[in-house]
Amino acid sequence: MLEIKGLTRRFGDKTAVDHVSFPVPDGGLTGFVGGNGAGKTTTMRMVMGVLQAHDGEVLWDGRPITAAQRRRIGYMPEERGLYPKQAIADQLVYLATLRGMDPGAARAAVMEHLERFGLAERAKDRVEKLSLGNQQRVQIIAALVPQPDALILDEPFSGLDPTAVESMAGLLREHTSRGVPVLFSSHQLDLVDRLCDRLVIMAQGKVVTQGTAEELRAGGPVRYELVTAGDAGWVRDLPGIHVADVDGRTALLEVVESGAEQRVLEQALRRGPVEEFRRVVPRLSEIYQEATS
Ligand SMILES: Nc1ncnc2c1ncn2[C@@H]1O[C@H](COP(=O)(O)OP(=O)(O)OP(=O)(O)O)[C@@H](O)[C@H]1O
Repeated sequence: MLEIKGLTRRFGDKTAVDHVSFPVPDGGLTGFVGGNGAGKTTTMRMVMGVLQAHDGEVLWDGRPITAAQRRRIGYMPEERGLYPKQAIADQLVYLATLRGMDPGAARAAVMEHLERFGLAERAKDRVEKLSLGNQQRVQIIAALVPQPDALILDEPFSGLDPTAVESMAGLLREHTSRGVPVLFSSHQLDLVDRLCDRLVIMAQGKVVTQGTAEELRAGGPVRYELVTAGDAGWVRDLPGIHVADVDGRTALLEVVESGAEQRVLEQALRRGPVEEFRRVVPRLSEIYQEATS
């Protein structure tokens, strides 16, 4: 397991990453989210050792990570680093051999990945001839081909079309199912919500919340939606709840006092037919807004 413990980095008198700690469990997808400048890239760079930490450490199976272990991590940096003039397949094979792969095995794996991303026919094209989205696919393939022990991916989904997003998600799942820990940053909250086993939310250099999506949701407000046959404005007078919104026959309620939702339902039934009464699960975007505000 990969574990980040107390990582800290300053730039001048600004602390960009401030004692950041979180695990990246084996076989799980960990989503790393936070606004622009929150400190995600700086954290990932420290994990990879391309930027020195001023405090804290990166652990691999409970011990400080070694250079050899870091070389076994597939890293997709924020600054994409492909050679524009070289043919796509040759470049991917070359990069894989630098990571210790046998050239024959590397070429077979490269062709398989290009096929899956719909790029097999472009194998001999120079990288610069590809659209930005396709260059992004090639960059991702470069990180995945050597069957790394872990994956650290800085915004791997940005710029990908929906089909490529699904191919990419499927590929990452293949890596987690062989036990690999995967950390990726993203601004696409719905995607993170759908894909991730765990989430780490950062704001202004600090981790503001982390856990599984269920854990984060359980920590959010308990909300119910009530739809009645008549106007639902009467809910405003009930104790033990906060009325988040009333729109004609529909009311959105936040339970302040445990059990108050049962009284709401009783009252509603006394007043007439209840068309709907359901627990509203907060969306990740709401949890994110709350954690970072
Ligand atoms: N080399 C650097 N020199 C000075 N400041 C830096 C450097 N790298 C990052 N920073 C600052 O550190 C803070 C965190 O930046 P970082 O790139 O880690 O954020 P991020 O969460 O990845 O943002 P984004 O989502 O926009 O990529 C920002 O205020 C940024 O300006």
